[in-house]
Formats: sequence, C-alpha cells, structure tokens
Amino acid sequence: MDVKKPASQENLNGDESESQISHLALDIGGSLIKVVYFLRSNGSGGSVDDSGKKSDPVLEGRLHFAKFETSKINDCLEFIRSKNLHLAGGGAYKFADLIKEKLGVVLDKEDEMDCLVTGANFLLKAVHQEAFTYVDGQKEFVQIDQNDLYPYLLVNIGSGVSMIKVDGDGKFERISGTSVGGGTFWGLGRLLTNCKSFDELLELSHQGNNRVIDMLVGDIYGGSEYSKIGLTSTNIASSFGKAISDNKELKDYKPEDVARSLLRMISNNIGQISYLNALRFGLKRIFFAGFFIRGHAYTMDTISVAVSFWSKGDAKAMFLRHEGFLGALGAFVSYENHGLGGLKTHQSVQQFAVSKTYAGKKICCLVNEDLNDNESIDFGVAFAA
Ligand SMILES: Nc1ncnc2c1ncn2[C@@H]1O[C@H](COP(=O)(O)OP(=O)(O)OP(=O)(O)O)[C@@H](O)[C@H]1O
Ligand SMILES: CC(C)(CO)[C@@H](O)C(=O)NCCC(=O)O
Repeated sequence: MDVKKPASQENLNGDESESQISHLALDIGGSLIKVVYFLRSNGSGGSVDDSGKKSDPVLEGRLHFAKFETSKINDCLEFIRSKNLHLAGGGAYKFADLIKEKLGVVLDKEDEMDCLVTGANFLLKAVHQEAFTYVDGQKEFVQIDQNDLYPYLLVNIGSGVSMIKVDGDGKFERISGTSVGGGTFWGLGRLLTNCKSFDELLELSHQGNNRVIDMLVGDIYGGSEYSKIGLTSTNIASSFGKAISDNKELKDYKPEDVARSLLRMISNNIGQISYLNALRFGLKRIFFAGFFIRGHAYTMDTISVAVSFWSKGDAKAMFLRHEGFLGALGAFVSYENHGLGGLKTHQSVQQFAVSKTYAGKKICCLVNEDLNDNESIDFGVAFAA
C-alpha cells in the first residue's frame, strides 16, 4: 500500500474524536487516488465578534491529503471508512459503483479539467509559497501577483500529460497533451529495471548515470560540440541511443543507469512540448504539477533545463508544492454545497500565518513549513458555514 500517512494525520490522531469531518473529495486517476478531506476543529461553527454581535458562522479546521495506488482502491475505501470520511462529500468519476456498494454513498461527480484548473487557481491565489522555480539545485519561491496571474500554462503530469491554457477562474482550454507521461516512466521503468515500487525507481534514477546509455552529441562528434546549431558535447543527441551500438543486453546495463535515462528522456520531452505549446499561445509562465514530479530534484532540474534550453532562457519552469492534489483540491473547493463563495476570514483564525483573497473572499492558510515532504502538506481554512 502506498499510503504516505500525512503528518496532519499524525497530529490528529490524538484529537480526532474532537474534530468533525466536514467535506471529502476524491480524484481517482490512472495511477493514484488522491484524497482531500477537511476536519473541523473543536468548537468551530459559530462566533461572536468584538462588539458581542453574532457574526457569520465559520468552519475552522484543517485540510488533509492522502494518496493510494488506484489498483489498491480497497485500501483507500478502508481508510475512508475507518475515518468516517464517507459521511462527507465527493467528486470523482471512476469506481462510483464500487464506492456505493462498499461505503453506501453516492459521489457527486466533477469534471477533471475543471477541477485541475480550480485547484491550481486556488493554490496559486490562496496558498503562501506554493509555486517555486528549481534552478541549479536551488528552490526559489515565486511571489504570485494575483492581478497578474493569467494567462498561464498548466502542465499536469499524471499517468498521461495534459497541457491547459488558463485565462481565469473557470476560463481555460486544454491545448495539448501527451501520452508519454508518468505512467510511461513507471510502466517502462518497471519492465526494464524490475523495480517493485515507484519510489524505488525514483531512488534508482537518483544514483544512475544516463551517459552510459544515452548517445551524446560528443559521442557523434568525436567529443566536440556542435555549436553552430547550439548543441554542446554533453547534450543528448539520442536518448537510449548507445544501446544500439554497444552490443549489450538489458542485463549488461545497471538498472540505475536505465532509470536515469528514462527519467531524463520523459522529463525532457515534457519540458520541450510544454514550452512549444507556451510559445504557440505566447504564454510566459508554465506551472508543472502532477505526481510524476514528486518534488524529485532530478526531474525538476531536467524539466527546468529543457524549458530554459528551448526558450533560450526566456521562460522558466515553475512547480507547485501540492503538485499531485490539484484535481482533488479543485473538486473539494468547487463542491457546490460549500463553494468558495462562502469563504471568509474571521478573527478567531488570526493565528493563521497567511491571509489571501480567493474568489473575492478571504481565506486564511496555515502552511506547514516542512517543505521536504509533499505528503504532509496541510493548512487551516476558515469557511463560512
Ligand atoms: N507511489 C506511486 N505509485 C505509482 N505512481 C506514482 C507514485 N508516486 C508518483 N507516481 C507517479 O505519478 C503518476 C500519477 O500521477 P497523478 O496521480 O498526478 O496522475 P493520475 O491522476 O494517476 O493520472 P491521470 O490524470 O493521467 O489519470 C504515475 O504515473 C507515476 O509516474
Ligand atoms: C486522459 C487523461 C486526461 C486522464 O487523466 C490524461 O491521462 C491525459 O491527459 N493523457 C494524455 C492524452 C493525450 O492528450 O494524448
């Protein structure tokens, strides 16, 4: 099972009985199921302002994130049942019948692309330090000016890849996509390396050297660059190209080198296609999301280099901290019974670190400062009930 127990859950284990589950959203993808749920903190739900007048009730609490492999949906359902989350809401297409049979609830279905965009806009507008660049091993957070966010290109790298031009809230067009995505990396990688888990494959790629298998420009040009067409000797001329001439079999290559070449090939390709699509529509900003990235340094580095290379330094790749949860988060915030039209700030949530405006209302976020673990992201939200 691939449940990375969110740190938030650990926090909550002790006081879960004091919390109430208010909302649940699911994103059931080709590879992973993403779960977002909101737990009300004790005592939230109504309030009195400074003057003693009763003000709009607010729901205070915390958003929690969890993910499961889609093939292990029963583990996910058990998780939902064990936490009584099925007594809340919904937002997913697949497995509706199974969920109805096992949990006795009917999910409200939301559109995948709508949810991705809603999730991205929500994160970019409401969450402090959400987007960052990754250049030369350095992560740098990007200040997002809410008045100058659009248009941008959202590249969601899941099993497959969707490229969406976003022009505003609910205003978008899926302009391109490619089937060579995260599922390709994991699927081909599993066959070629015998890795048993995605994390193992990612870890292997970390240790490998792609030059053993990739054919470089220098391999073709006797160690020289081909500067006339802008290629250095270390640029890859042909991914996996050395395998044709080495007279070797798969077993003669180290799995870590294979994993590295594969990761580089796929990341590079996505970076290139993304930039070309951004160019088609004159988009300066490209945000990459989806669980293929997993905050992995080499993946982000390769995508960043590809965008920078093809744009001749004009464009920069940006990544999102909540990378894989856009769809689930979008389903969560667009669920009509608690639409963000009802989000409000409230005095009792002044302890929250960041207060931003989303959909014309204030939302207060408490961002977990541990940026190393993408599974443990949580923040507090104040909802108007
Ligand atoms: N623990 C994991 N198990 C399987 N794949 C993982 C894991 N962690 C990261 N991945 C990668 O993330 C990809 C899935 O990403 P994501 O969950 O964003 O998309 P999805 O919703 O499953 O796909 P799609 O949107 O195309 O249906 C996998 O194909 C794989 O490359
Ligand atoms: C089919 C979806 C949208 C499902 O999430 C995704 O896997 C995807 O965008 N695949 C790429 C399909 C294509 O455009 O070639």
